[in-house]
Amino acid sequence: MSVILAALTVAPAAWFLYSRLKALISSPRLNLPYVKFEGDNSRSRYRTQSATILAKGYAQQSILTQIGGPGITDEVNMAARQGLNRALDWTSLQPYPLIVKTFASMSACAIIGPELGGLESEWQMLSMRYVEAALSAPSKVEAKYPAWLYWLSRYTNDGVKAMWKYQARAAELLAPVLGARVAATQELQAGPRKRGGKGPRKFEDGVQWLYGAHTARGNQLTAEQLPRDLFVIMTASIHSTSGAGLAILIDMPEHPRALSEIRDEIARVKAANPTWTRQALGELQILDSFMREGARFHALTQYTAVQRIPTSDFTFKDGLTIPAGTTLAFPSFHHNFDPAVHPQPESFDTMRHLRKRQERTNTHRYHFASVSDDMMNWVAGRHACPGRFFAQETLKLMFIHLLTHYEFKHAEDTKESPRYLSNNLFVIANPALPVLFREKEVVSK
Ligand code: HEM
Repeated sequence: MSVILAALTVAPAAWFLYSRLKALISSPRLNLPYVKFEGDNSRSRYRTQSATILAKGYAQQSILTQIGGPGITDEVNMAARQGLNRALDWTSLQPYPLIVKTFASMSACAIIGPELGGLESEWQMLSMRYVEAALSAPSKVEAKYPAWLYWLSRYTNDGVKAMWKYQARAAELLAPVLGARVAATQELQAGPRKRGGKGPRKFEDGVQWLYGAHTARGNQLTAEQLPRDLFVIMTASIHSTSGAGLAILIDMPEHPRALSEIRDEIARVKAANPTWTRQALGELQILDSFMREGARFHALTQYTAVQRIPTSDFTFKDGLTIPAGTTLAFPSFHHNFDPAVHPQPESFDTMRHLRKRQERTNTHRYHFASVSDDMMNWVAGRHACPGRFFAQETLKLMFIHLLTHYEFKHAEDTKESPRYLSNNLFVIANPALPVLFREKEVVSK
């Protein structure tokens, strides 16, 4: 009897233990590198110096740090130069299309590598058309079909059909790119192992990173899946970053003193750094502070930094219940203009964020790309924008080129034109506003 009793007690416990162990062994785990301090790696350092190790960890793990990585800076920089190069003498331009094209080309270089980059490349055309269709097709499908018939749109709706077509062609273009990453990884794994089982990777770009991320989860990244992943990144990044670029361009002529300080800073940092590495870009602190102040004033996400829908009823501690399915939006605006958070919030203070960095001795906060409690523009937590550092670096590279080679100003007759527009849930820089450009060499001729 006691044997049966013991078996009845032990069996469920053993089964429970076995199932937990099995789940632990078989569940896919991310293969993230262990980041530690150089030299003294004692506990006490983690108590006070974690920020530095977080920054270091980020630098090791993100695809978006590839700017400044070996071989990529030149190409990304080149893309900025090619995209923005024009011989101009106070010519009026609507700069938005140019910024979009330049950013798309820079991200193609950093994410796919230089193989498919280039301003007029087929990849460029496909990705931009895909994003266009992806942004316009869903509302048309929603208006025309009941939810249970959405699947039909793939065969009947022009926008959705185009998305599938671009995806299929992109898969053909990307197959050799992916093949090269797979072969290089296998070669690395077969070769003599260094640094605890890992040698230097041949490719440092987004495709390599996606390949690693899929493999770590036990999935095989196929040439069909790759464009889907890349197009999601492009859809999230192209217009958000280009819009931020246009906003900075529109703000700059309104602040000539800051503009001249930024130009001096670029020259100073350039003189000390032969290449625009990530670190060198980080030294452009006045430019950074200017960019962040613009984002405080009129971020894309000024009205709705965070949108969420609870999937089940949620009750706060004070009893407030948000029913499932309610759409919630947290506006940035009130936070960005709260005098308790930003003293004298109505003033466009170009040095505000640089001062904060200096005063509060935390150099990792208050950057353009920082997630911090004084701004919600990038959201926070696990869904905070993962591309914010990439946006920061690409925008800086663009403005280095623009400010080094061009002067720009607003035309007299556009003084009254709106600089910013409310567009549904977003605030956007006015894409129809022309800006006057003059090439600097033209001045000295
Ligand atoms: C100035 C430019 C940008 C702005 C203002 C911006 C803003 C945002 C915001 C506010 C979110 C959070 C949305 C939410 O959870 O409610 C987000 C998410 C995201 N962003 Fe960005 N973004 C920018 C550039 C980029 C770039 C360059 C990339 C990629 C290269 C990117 C990729 C993504 C992705 C993949 C997500 C979804 C993250 C998740 O849900 O976990 N973004 N972005």
